[in-house]
Amino acid sequence: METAARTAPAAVIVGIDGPSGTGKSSTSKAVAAKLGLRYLDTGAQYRAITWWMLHNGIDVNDPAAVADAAGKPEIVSGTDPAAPTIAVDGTDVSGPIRTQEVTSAVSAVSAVPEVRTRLTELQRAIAAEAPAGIVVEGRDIGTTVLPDADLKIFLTASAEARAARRNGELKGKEAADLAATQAALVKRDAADSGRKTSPLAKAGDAVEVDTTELTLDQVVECVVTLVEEKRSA
Ligand SMILES: Nc1ncnc2c1ncn2[C@@H]1O[C@H](COP(=O)(O)OP(=O)(O)O)[C@@H](O)[C@H]1O
Ligand SMILES: Nc1ccn([C@@H]2O[C@H](COP(=O)(O)OP(=O)(O)O)[C@@H](O)[C@H]2O)c(=O)n1
Repeated sequence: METAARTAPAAVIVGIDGPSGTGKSSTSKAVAAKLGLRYLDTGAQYRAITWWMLHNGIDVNDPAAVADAAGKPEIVSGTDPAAPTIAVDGTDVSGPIRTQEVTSAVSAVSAVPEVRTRLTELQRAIAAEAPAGIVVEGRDIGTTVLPDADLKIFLTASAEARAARRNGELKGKEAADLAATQAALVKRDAADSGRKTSPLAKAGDAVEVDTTELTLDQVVECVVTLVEEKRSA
């Protein structure tokens, strides 16, 4: 007969939230890969629905129009941390969702309650299906999407460090002025933190990690250790 010691460990659910450029995507992917978990980028889903609205001529500043259309696009996320994917109505949108046009429109679309309800349901379904568990990153994972997650992390970093990281990514693609990047980040954070429906916020039981002075490897190590501590508790 199987003993309890031989059964597979229960699926582990990790939620990682925080403002833009704090390292959520890089950390979540690396932690998931190290621990054999799935990975879900909920920001990519909000970007995908925003891309669809823009592509279909919906006025993203008209919440009623966005709400009416919120149920129409089919969003599919691939959760392999080595090769995450995002598709809308069968089209791979991993490139188009990263444009400036989508980045500037996403906070308005993600503030619409009908959009959030739709994506929150999808995110919960994906998390429930992950065989060994999943790392889910976003803005409201610990507070709203997965309030019973085994581990909640809230990443922070100074606005200067976050802007410098974002500019590092853009190098060679778009000429970016550091002050302009920082201003755009701060503006998006304010919109995400100030909206009525599930704003960007730290859950009361989340562990806050300031990544300003840490390397990515140090942050990953810190989160992996916290997951292992939870698993062995
Ligand atoms: N601790 C860190 N130190 C330096 N650079 C980092 C760190 N964490 C992430 N980065 C880099 O900063 C950029 C933004 O990270 P990302 O994971 O996309 O953040 P987020 O998902 O929170 O927006 C990426 O280029 C990433 O490689
Ligand atoms: N769980 C989430 C994730 C993202 N979002 C929205 O989606 C936008 C893009 O998220 P992202 O994670 O791709 O942003 P970056 O931090 O990568 O710039 C955010 O600015 C939020 O407006 C959200 O409202 N809730």
